[in-house]
Amino acid sequence: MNLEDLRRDYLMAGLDEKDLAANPIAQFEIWLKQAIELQLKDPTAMTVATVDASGQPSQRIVLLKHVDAAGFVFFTNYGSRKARELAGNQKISLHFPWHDIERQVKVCGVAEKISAVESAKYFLSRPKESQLAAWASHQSHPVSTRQMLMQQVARMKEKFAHGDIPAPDFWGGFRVAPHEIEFWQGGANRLHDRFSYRRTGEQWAIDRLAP
Ligand SMILES: Cc1cc2nc3c(=O)[nH]c(=O)nc-3n(C[C@H](O)[C@H](O)[C@H](O)COP(=O)(O)O)c2cc1C
Ligand SMILES: Cc1ncc(COP(=O)(O)O)c(C=O)c1O
Repeated sequence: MNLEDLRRDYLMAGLDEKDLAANPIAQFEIWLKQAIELQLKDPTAMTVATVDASGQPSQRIVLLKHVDAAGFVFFTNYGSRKARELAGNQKISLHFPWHDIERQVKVCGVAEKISAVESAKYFLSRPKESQLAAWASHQSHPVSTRQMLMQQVARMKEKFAHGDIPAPDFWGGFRVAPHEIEFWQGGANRLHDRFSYRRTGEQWAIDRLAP
């Protein structure tokens, strides 16, 4: 398979420092809103990179569920590989790959569990079938067959047949407090525009980076 000629040029737009918000969260909200309004598929999907004790990185996609000055929030199983890696090393990187608008955003920061109350509030807003799936899935651990998984779902459905399904204590959110956020806009001939915000106390410093 020859992949060498698979490429395209990025011609949609440029990015200038004068167009950037002073605060990267405000800038992120502008770009995320545009990604949603332009009906990108999975606009909130982000790749999350964590590292294990040996320094081996691993990644997976999760959905961003909240963002504000305090950081970026996603939800997962606290026994999952990502959560176990974060327990040993809170350093994390997030990546939004908005191909259709020739943009990407990278976030580096530190992840912390949110409160059980906050997690329960989000859990209760989810569709019931997804709540049952969270109860049934020992995320990231081997499961012998799909049938075993479905049996576990059926057991949970029976157990929680009446009333609200409570949030499992092994499931909840992480908030990523960022210290670096980069905005990338594709440019012609690989001469892209990149701006990196770095936290300097209460303020943010902005550097244009070479593409
Ligand atoms: C579009 C998309 C969204 C996903 N959203 C989540 C999510 O919000 N939370 C989650 O735990 N897993 C989500 N997943 C599944 C994860 O990618 C991953 O398989 C799972 O969290 C286990 O990862 P780990 O074993 O590295 O911990 C999503 C997958 C895709 C493709
Ligand atoms: C395992 C898992 N957990 C959580 C989510 C996030 O879904 P929701 O928007 O229902 O919270 C997803 C989305 O794909 C997922 O696959």
